[in-house]
Amino acid sequence: MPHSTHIGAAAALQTLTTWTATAGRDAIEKTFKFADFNAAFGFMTRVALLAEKMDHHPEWSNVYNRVTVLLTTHDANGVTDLDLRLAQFMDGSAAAAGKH
Ligand SMILES: C[C@H](O)[C@H](O)[C@H]1CNC2=NC(N)=NC(=O)C2=N1
Repeated sequence: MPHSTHIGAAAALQTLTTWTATAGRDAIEKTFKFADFNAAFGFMTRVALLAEKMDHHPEWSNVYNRVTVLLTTHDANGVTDLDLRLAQFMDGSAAAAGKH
């Protein structure tokens, strides 16, 4: 289990202003929209490589050009610094892919 520090959804959302809190669970969510499936899957591929390196994985789904993401740390039962770091990488990666 990777070391993590619990921060909670509310604190994480102070930094992650485009994310929202999940109802009934200490987690954060965001739906990314891309130009097409190729851009969406490219984003997922870049995120997957970091997630595996971090040993910290998103709950997510993809439909065509949309990727819906939920981040929480299962081992900590809530949002940690690992979720914040992964969310910030996703925001940067989506911007580079021309999220619109
Ligand atoms: C054994 C392995 O390190 C753990 O199960 C990791 C894998 N990926 C994980 N991902 C997330 N989001 N939360 C975890 O607690 C977690 N734990």
